[in-house]
Amino acid sequence: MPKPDRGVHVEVILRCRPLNDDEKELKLPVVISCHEDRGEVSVVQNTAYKQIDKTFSFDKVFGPTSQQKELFDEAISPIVNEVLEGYNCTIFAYGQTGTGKTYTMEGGRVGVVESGEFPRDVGIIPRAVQQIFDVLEARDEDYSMKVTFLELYNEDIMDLLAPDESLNGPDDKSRKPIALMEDGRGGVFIRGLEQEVVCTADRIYKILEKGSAKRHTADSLLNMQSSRSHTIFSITIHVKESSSNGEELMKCGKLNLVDLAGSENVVRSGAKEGRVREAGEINKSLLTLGRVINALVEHSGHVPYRDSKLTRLLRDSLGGNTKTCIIATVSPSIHSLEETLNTLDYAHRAKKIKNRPEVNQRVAKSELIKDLYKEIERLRQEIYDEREKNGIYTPHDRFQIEEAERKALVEQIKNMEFDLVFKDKELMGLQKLYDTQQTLTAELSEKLQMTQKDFEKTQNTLLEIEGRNIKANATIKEKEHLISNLLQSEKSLTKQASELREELEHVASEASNLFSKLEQQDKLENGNKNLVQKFQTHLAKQLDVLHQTVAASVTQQEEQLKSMEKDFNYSLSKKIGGIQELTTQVRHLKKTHESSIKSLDDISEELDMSYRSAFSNLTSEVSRNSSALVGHFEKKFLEINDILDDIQRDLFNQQEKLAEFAEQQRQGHSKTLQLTRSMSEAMMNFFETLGTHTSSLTRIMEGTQKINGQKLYDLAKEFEDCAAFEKRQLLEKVAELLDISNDRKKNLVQTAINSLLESTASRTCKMQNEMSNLQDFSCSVKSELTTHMETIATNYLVATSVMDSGKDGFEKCLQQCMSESRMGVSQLRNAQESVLDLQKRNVGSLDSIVRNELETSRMILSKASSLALSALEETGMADQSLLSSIENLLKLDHEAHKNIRSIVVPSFEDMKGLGSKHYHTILKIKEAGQCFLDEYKVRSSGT
Ligand SMILES: Nc1ncnc2c1ncn2[C@@H]1O[C@H](COP(=O)(O)OP(=O)(O)OP(=O)(O)O)[C@@H](O)[C@H]1O
Repeated sequence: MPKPDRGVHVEVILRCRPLNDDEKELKLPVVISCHEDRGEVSVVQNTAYKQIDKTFSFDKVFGPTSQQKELFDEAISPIVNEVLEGYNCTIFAYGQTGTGKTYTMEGGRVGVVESGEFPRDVGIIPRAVQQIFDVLEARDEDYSMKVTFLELYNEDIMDLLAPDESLNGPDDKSRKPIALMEDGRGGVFIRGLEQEVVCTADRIYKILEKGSAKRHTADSLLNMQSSRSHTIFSITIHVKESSSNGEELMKCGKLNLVDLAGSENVVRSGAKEGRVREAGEINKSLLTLGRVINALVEHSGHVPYRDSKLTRLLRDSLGGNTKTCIIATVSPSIHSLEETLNTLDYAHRAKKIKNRPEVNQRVAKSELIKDLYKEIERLRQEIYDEREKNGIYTPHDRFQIEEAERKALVEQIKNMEFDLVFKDKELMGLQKLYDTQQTLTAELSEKLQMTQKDFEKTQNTLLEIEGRNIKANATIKEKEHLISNLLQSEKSLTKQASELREELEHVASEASNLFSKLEQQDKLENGNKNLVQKFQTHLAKQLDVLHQTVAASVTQQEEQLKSMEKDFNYSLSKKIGGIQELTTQVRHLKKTHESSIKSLDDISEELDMSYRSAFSNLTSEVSRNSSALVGHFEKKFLEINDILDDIQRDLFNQQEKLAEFAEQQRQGHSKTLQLTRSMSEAMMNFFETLGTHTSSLTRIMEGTQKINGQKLYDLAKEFEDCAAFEKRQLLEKVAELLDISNDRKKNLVQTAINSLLESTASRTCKMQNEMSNLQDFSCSVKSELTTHMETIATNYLVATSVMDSGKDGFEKCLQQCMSESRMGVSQLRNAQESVLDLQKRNVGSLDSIVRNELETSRMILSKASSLALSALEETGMADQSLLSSIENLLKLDHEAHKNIRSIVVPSFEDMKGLGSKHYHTILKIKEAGQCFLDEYKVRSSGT
């Protein structure tokens, strides 16, 4: 039956430190969140490139705000108690450099402990020590306590408690590593490791401080005081117990506190040169630790404890009978994310390791004393051998182990020597390479300097050439510019002259066209005026005739009405005489007369109706004719208006074109003038420079002349001196001859000098003359040019003024045309208004006449009817007596009736005549209108 697995998982605690000052300053994001209550740690990072969201669970989690005391009380204190119960316990601190391993294990200095309370940053070790002492003291136990403090650096074990004289400093190469040995019982021991027996906590704090100071530390990129070694601080406690049989037993417990080196990789830590090996060795221990953990987790047969000293030393703590706790430390910042994830993985895996903790067996005090005696004996022998120089006594089995280790060391040294030779060769090769590189670099720098000098020279020459080139280009450009300016001005002058000629011709033709059009317009206007005048006279005549006719008819009517009145008066007087007679007779005739009077009334009403209809027809006819005439007039007026508007628009257009043309002309002229001016200025400048050159030439000539004269004078003088000297030398003997000869020579020279002077003077004079001629010529040319320019300018001004005056005249003419056409329009409008007025007045007068006529007829008729009624009344009264005088009355009535008829009938006829006359007059007016229209049509088709 298989044994039940009594294994206990390795306890894994995670501690996350707060952001340090640098990280806060850089404002690095926090990617770790600790859930202490759930014992979970989450890693969250969401960027465009990476998305991480992982959660790890551990036995305990301490976040960035957790305190040292908190961690100790919750996680470490129970382990310390286990140690006091006789267990072996190990606490590892594992994590990236700078994440707080040393802070957690050791923390700050203990200093003075007041009322049993440590400063807040004191770590696990001092607190554990304090707890052990407190418990033991509290139990009043008989105990002994030993501490060891070793460092594992580059796979070498160093004793941090070794006496100071053997050390020259933390990085002293002379520091001797101490050997790790098999104890023959499957365990290991470190030979010569100092074990300090301690009685007080303070002593341990001091030992801890001293040992920590000796640790191998070196600057690295990640942590200025980065621990690059693993340290193991061990406390072994022996507590005396009494067995039931009174035998004294010793209870033993051991606490290993392991501060591992930084877990980060070599490259990232920035380790260089010599430290590469160091990192490799550190990693060797850590890698082996990882492999051991993996093997234990995966339960693989072979666990590679022997591959590193760290794992050999801590074999019991990993999968052995030790109680183990791993404190994984991490940083919260994004900067350490990768390493944090590695640490979390590592720690998470380590959680699966199972140990089988066992309480150490109690050892009898006598056995312990025996062992101690053996140890004392061994040590004494060692000291003795050392003194005698006869070697050291070693038991046989120990000797064999040591021999094997010695051989391994020799082998290792050989290998290292071989490595050293190889490295030396490599170094030599590298040195050579470095030397050649250096010479090459020196050569190259020399060449570079020379090339730079050459380059600078070339640059200077290039700059000079460039300067010269720029100057030459500038001169060429100036000359080219001058030539092109002259050519262009010549060309533009000729071109502008031809353009001007063409434009003038064009303007002249356009002006003649305009004038002819204006003449035609004038003619048309005159014809229109005559036509309108004719029409007016014709209309006036017709209207006169109409007025006369109406006036004649009115007088006729008046006469007829007067005669009618006379007749009525006559018949009335006659009737008054016969009324008395007739009154009686009329009564009898009443009934007969009633019917006849009624019929008379009917006839008169009919007459009235016919009158009314005839008059209304007449009025409507007249008004229709007049309105037709007015409409016709209005139409014509509108047409004429349109024509006039067209003319006005044409005239405006012409005016604008003319103004534009004049402006163009002016601009062209001014350009020409400017060009001519610039040309004349250039010419002036040219002549001025010519003049200055000429004067300087003259000065040079004068100077030359002076110098020549001076030289000739000097020559003559020299010659004279020479001659005098010769003369003196030849003495008086040849005085005469010499005098003659001298005189002759003198004369000759004088004449030659004179002729030379003369010729020079004449040539200079000629030159001066030439120069003055040239100057005169240039002056004359200049003055000619000036006058020419002035004439051009005056011509231009004259042409411009002529143009302006022509334009003004044309504008005036146009304005006159326009005002005349406006006058024509207003006259036409007046004519139309007068015709309309006339028509209104005619219609009104005709209407009033007809209405008067109608009224008088109605009055006559009413009078007649009233008379008839009175007569009827009288006849009614003279009913009986009227019968006799009926015949007379009938006769009288017949006569009156006849008279009335004789008045009414001619008046009707007159009225008819008046109507027909009116009709004829209107026909004539229509004819006149038609005639006007026809004539106008003819005119408009003509234009
Ligand atoms: N929990 C924490 N609270 C406050 N400060 C901390 C904490 N953890 C670490 N620190 C600080 O961080 C710095 C680095 O810590 P420490 O030296 O202990 O890191 P380390 O992991 O031991 O590094 P190395 O592996 O290089 O030795 C120290 O200044 C320390 O005071």
